[in-house]
Amino acid sequence: MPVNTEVQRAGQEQSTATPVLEINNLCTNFELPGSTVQAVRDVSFTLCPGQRLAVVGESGSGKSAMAMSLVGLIPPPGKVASGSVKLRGKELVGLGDKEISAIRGKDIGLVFQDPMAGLDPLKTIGSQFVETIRVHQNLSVRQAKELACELLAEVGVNDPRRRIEDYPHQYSGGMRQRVLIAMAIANDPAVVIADEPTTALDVTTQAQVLELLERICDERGNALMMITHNLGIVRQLCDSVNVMYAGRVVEQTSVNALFNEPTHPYTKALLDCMIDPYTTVRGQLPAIPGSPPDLAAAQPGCAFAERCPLGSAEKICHEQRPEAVVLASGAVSRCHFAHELEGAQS
Ligand SMILES: Nc1ncnc2c1ncn2[C@@H]1O[C@H](COP(=O)(O)OP(=O)(O)OP(=O)(O)O)[C@@H](O)[C@H]1O
Repeated sequence: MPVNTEVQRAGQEQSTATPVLEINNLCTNFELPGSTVQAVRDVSFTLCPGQRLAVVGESGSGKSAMAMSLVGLIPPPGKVASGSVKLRGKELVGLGDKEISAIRGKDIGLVFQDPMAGLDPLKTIGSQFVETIRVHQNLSVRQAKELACELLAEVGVNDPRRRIEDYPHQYSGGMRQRVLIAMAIANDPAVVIADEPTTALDVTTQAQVLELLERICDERGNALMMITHNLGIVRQLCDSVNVMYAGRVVEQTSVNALFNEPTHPYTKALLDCMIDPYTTVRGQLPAIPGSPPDLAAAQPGCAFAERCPLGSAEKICHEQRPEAVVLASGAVSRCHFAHELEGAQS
């Protein structure tokens, strides 16, 4: 069986369902003067209806670039260089702006970190919401407004008929994020992509917005791709995980296995950085020693080798790129020592 097919089938608990999204060998580059930043490198995975996939990794690991590549939102000088993204079998790579924007907002809903960035400050919430609905659904203004009010009520905006006439600045950050979630689900998308949706919010509001996303996904059965740095969110909300490092998915696994039996040293290092208030030395935040590699430089071996407690001294790690290894647990790891890591935990 080709490795990519194996990778798609393994590491994801809903492997029997037909995927709504299939990503194969996706590569995205930023062409800069004198160099090419390879931000997304040969990424393959599937997303099935109802699946809640977390995408985790340090800053700069390619999480957002990967997600934006799926929906044609990579900003220039970025470009999908190769690979395939299929939504219910339809190829999205190479579609024109008009075609991809018809899919964005309809089949794939988006929620970003900064709710203000997704809203026009000069238009009322109502006019933006009605526009979002009418681009994709054949409804009158009155019907679209009615639907917008229903959705605002669903996400917890009180008195939506009055609030819909307000401007974004008249909403709190948490409420704006609720509005964006309502807009993201307005056209009943098969997939919701949420990129750090709670980072800009205080802890209490974060919890409320996460509960909301969880409830919405439960009720509607859409697939969720949640990009986050926060492994607590992964544990609370998601069932499967892609761990990204230097543009590649280095481990694909279930959330359970992520915490109990990580099979890539980078995943282990990320877990070690989870803050434990009882053991963290005051004033010192745990971090993985060293820094990620230059994404414009050639990477002949494992990108994590320099920082890896296991592989830093191993010749093979510096010279040979690790292939995807499918482990007994179903996890997929791109580490030369994945079997040893797995064995060490059993
Ligand atoms: N507009 C750009 N121009 C040039 N390079 C870019 C641009 N945007 C992203 N990159 C490159 O792509 C890499 C991946 O960026 P990306 O935003 O996907 O990381 P991320 O994992 O989402 O990080 P964060 O968690 O901080 O959002 C970056 O390290 C950077 O080198």
